[in-house]
Amino acid sequence: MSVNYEQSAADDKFAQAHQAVRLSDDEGSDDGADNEVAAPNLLGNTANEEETSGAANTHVVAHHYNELKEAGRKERHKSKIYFMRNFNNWIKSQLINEYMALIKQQKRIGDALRVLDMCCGKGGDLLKWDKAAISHLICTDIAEVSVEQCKRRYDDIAQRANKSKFGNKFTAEFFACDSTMVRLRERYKDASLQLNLVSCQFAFHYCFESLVQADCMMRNAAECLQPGGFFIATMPDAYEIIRRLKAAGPDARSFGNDVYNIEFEGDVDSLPLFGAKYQFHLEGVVDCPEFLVHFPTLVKLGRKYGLQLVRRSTFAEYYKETLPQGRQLLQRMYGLESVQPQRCANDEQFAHVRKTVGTQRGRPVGTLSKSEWEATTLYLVCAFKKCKNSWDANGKPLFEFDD
Ligand SMILES: C[S@@+](CC[C@H](N)C(=O)[O-])C[C@H]1O[C@@H](n2cnc3c(N)ncnc32)[C@H](O)[C@@H]1O
Repeated sequence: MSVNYEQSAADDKFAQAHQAVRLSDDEGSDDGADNEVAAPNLLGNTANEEETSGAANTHVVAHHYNELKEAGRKERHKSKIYFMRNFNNWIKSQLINEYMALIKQQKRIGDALRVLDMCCGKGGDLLKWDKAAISHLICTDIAEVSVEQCKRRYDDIAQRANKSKFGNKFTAEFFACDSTMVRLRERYKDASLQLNLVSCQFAFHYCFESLVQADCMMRNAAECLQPGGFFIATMPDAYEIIRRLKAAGPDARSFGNDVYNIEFEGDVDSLPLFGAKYQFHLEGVVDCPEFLVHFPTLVKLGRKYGLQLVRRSTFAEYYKETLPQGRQLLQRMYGLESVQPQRCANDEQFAHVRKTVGTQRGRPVGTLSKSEWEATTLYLVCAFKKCKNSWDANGKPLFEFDD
């Protein structure tokens, strides 16, 4: 079975394609398609779990991130993607702030605010959680080295907060595990814990290697969320990836620029729903296999676990939409490069500055290089709301979606 990842046709094709993949218990009786994939058993992983789950690449991904050295401040400044990384960080801040604000509207002062940072990496979002004044954080990632580093960063933040009268003190727990294979709640200090927000930044696409993994990861995102809580994520936009692949030429298997590259191995004319693998390279920070996320399938998986899609915006759209409230933060985070238009005269990376500035010649403009903009606009943000549920006579949840 292959799937059309082109945006215009994707939803129609999905209807056809997903009949072969059973995503929820109540769809099983449809037509009994021969090639139906069985609903996964996610309660326990057997010794040969990788064979049964199709998770052949998780070791490669874990190894890549474990080996990744964190560059010093000087090196980071010299990087070709210094501003883009800051820009991406700003996008994450905007997303976290938007949904934390919605959660806080439902709460009283002093109520607990609990967050899961799934695939937390080295703790790049710890300061964001600190600023959001949460009360408890769970951090998990497949790369043990990253989790250790994340914990050390948290210890530093907690130590500073202890010394300061105004510092926010939040508790935290850390563990390394594969969120596509392990039921996370069984690893929490308190398995009955209710979360207000689950965040998975630049990582959810790894679970689209197989249905079993995607199902497990989505359940991890959803099952401990309180009704009214949110799951927020950033991930590559498969529609945009396929659009660029097609634009690269009829036989093209790869595309990119001097900061990123995407290369497909298999037949790009018959990409599967899960396991649509490509090699992603991003200047100095990523070089490992990733998987296309078929968005209608993501939405469907979310609904299986009571998550209703409330936002899907490309980075370009989200930037435009949230810039009015986020301009100062963007400046403070150095999310754009300050460029003098007259200095761009012969620089193709900033040709867009010459075009857009018009009459304001001479004033510096905040922007990204063409290559950085092309790389960052490969991504999208999305948010899901956890719905209320009741139970049927068989103990199955009945979710009350708003739509
Ligand atoms: C691009 S990094 C993003 C890290 C962090 N969320 C951030 O925004 O800075 C992707 C992270 O996903 C983690 N990851 C990949 N596959 C995973 C899996 N199956 N389970 C848990 N973590 C995974 C990697 O180890 C890596 O830390």
